[in-house]
Amino acid sequence: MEQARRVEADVDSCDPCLSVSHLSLRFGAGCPSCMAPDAALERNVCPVCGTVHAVRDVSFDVYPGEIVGIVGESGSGKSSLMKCIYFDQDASEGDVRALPFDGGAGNILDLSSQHKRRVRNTVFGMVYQNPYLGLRMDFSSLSNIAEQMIASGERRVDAMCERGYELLGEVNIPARRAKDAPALFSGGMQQRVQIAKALSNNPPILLLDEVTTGLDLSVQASVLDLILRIRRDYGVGMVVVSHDLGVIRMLADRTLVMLDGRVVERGLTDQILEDPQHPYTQQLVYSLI
Ligand SMILES: Nc1ncnc2c1ncn2[C@@H]1O[C@H](COP(=O)(O)OP(=O)(O)OP(=O)(O)O)[C@@H](O)[C@H]1O
Repeated sequence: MEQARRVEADVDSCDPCLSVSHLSLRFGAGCPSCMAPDAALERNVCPVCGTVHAVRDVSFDVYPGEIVGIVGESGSGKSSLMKCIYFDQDASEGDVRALPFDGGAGNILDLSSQHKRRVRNTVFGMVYQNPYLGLRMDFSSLSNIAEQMIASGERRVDAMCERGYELLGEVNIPARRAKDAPALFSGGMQQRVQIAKALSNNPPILLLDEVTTGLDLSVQASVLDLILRIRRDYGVGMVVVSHDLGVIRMLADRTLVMLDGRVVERGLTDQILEDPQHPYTQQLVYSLI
């Protein structure tokens, strides 16, 4: 609750809870030919040295209670961008500020590994496309939530149990299944346990990477509803990555369109859907109709 109150205060101040500036990720050393800002690459690969420019100079802000969507085809760099923000991958360059950590005073990419752990455990909640990355499949669902709470300093077993049941209830996992391991659950239920785990520390910022991909349409709809309810009830800022513009249309207030590592278009989601400017965005929007 304390975190939620802090989020409300942040809305008032109108400062972004997350600011990403000039973030880049390369696989390879780069060369003079591909390091220039307007370098001609073959998609995202340097034709001279073979360096893969997975993320190129990406900047955006997320405000408390806002959902920012990142859409693009497979290989456009969406997951790499999320991995850099969540420290799963070291960015090549960039500056990321998190208001709830230090008032946005410093670049969190420069923190020590100990402080990065703290940011991961108290500022961010992460939900991966692959639940195997976010859950311990053979621990009970309650233990998964407790593990996350322990990581952020909680030690009271009663409090962890109570919070675990509360969160599992919120994501529609019945109490009688709380002690079951996620390995025994359907894909949709596993995603809901991941979301419950990600919420367990009241993170002010949620990162959601292709969370509905591979789910049946009806299950997808229930997860999307859940995400919207979380935004309404907790006021968290979210970054939602998807290759599916339909998902982004349902969720995002503002959208960035990525292609070959770059942001090729950005704006209010409605605006992008009604009047796409970039040929790639036009193709995405027309394929929705
Ligand atoms: N370890 C790596 N070494 C070299 N290239 C990589 C590595 N990891 C990712 N890439 C490349 O970086 C680019 C961006 O990949 P990324 O996974 O971020 O794309 P994406 O938009 O999330 O696509 P998908 O949804 O299919 O994962 C791709 O060209 C990918 O091949």
